[in-house]
Amino acid sequence: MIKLEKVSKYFGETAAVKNISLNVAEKENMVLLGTSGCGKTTTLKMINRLIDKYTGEIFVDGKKTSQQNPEELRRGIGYVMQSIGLFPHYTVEENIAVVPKLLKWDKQRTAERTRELVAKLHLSESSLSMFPHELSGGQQQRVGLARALVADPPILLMDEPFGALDNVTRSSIQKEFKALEELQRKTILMVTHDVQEAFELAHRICLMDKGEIVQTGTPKDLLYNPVNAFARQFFDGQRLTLELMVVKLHDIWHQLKTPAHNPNLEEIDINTNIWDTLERLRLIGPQQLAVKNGDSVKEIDFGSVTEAFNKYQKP
Ligand SMILES: Nc1ncnc2c1ncn2[C@@H]1O[C@H](COP(=O)(O)OP(=O)(O)OP(=O)(O)O)[C@@H](O)[C@H]1O
Repeated sequence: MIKLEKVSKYFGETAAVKNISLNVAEKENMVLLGTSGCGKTTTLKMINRLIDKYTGEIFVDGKKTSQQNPEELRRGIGYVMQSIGLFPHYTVEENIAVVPKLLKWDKQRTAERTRELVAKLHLSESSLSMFPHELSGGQQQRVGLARALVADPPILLMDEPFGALDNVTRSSIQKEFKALEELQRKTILMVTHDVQEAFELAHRICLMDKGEIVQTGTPKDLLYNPVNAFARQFFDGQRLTLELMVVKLHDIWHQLKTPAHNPNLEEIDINTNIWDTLERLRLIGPQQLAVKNGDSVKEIDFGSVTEAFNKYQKP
C-alpha cells in the first residue's frame, strides 16, 4: 500500500533520511520508532509530499507519488500532526469540516459524518461549538483524529498522535484507538518515540537510527532477534515490560500446569498477552481463570502464570 524505494532526503548538508526502503501492507499498522532526530517525521512527510525534493521513489497504492498532484494525493491520506495543529479560530465542528469543505460535501453529509465520529471518538456533541483552547489535550487529540478520519481515507499518517498527553489519558486513548473498528480497516504509519506505545499498537515496527532503518519486524522479532547491538540496547531499559507485552498465553501453554477443570470459571482468550492476563488476574483477586487450547482447558492464577512465564524465558 505504501512503498519507499531507496529514499534519501538532505536538508543542506544534513542527511535526514539515508537510502531507506520500506513496505507497509494494506491494513497494516506500522510504527516508526527511533531516537530524536533519526528521520521519522521526515519519512512521514515525504509520503504525503509535505516534504518534497528527495531522491528515490515513493509509491502509494502502486502509483508514484511524485507524479501525482499533492492535493489529490492527500485526499486519500489522513494526517494527524505532532502538535495536533487545530485551527484556533475555528470551532471543533469547523475544524473537522475542513476536508469535507474542500471536497464540496453538502452540509447534511458533513454534519452526519461529524456526529458519527464525535460519538465514536467519545467527544460530547456540545464540544462541537467550542474552540480548541476550551478543550483538554486529550479532547483536542480526538478532534485531530476526527479531522483526519472524516473523509474516510484508506491511509492514515500519524506523527506522535498521543505525544501531548499525560500517561493515564495516553494509555486509555491508545486502548480506544486499538479497538476502533474504523481504524482497523486502514493502513496506518505512525511515528512515536515511546517504546511501549509502539509495542501496544504496531503490527510491525520500523526501528530507525541516524536516518537509516536498523530493523523492521514484529515487536516480538525486535525483542528476541535484534539484528545488532543498537537494536538490542534500544529496548534494554524496558525489556521485562515489553516481554510481558509480546509473550501470549499460547506461548507459555506448555509451561502451564493442568489442574482439574472447574466448569464455572471465567474464560480468558489464549491470545491474551501476559501483561493483560496478570492485570485481569490481579483485578479478580484470588480467583482463577480458564484458558482453552482446542479441547484442552487449563486453570491459571497469578502465581502459575508468573512461574510459567519465567520458565518460558529461561527454559
Ligand atoms: N526543514 C528542515 N530543515 C533543516 N533540517 C531539518 C528540517 N527538518 C528536519 N531536519 C533535520 O533532519 C533530521 C531528521 O529530522 P526529523 O524531524 O525527521 O527527525 P525525527 O526522528 O522525527 O525527530 P523527533 O523524534 O525529535 O521529532 C534532524 O537532524 C533535523 O534537524
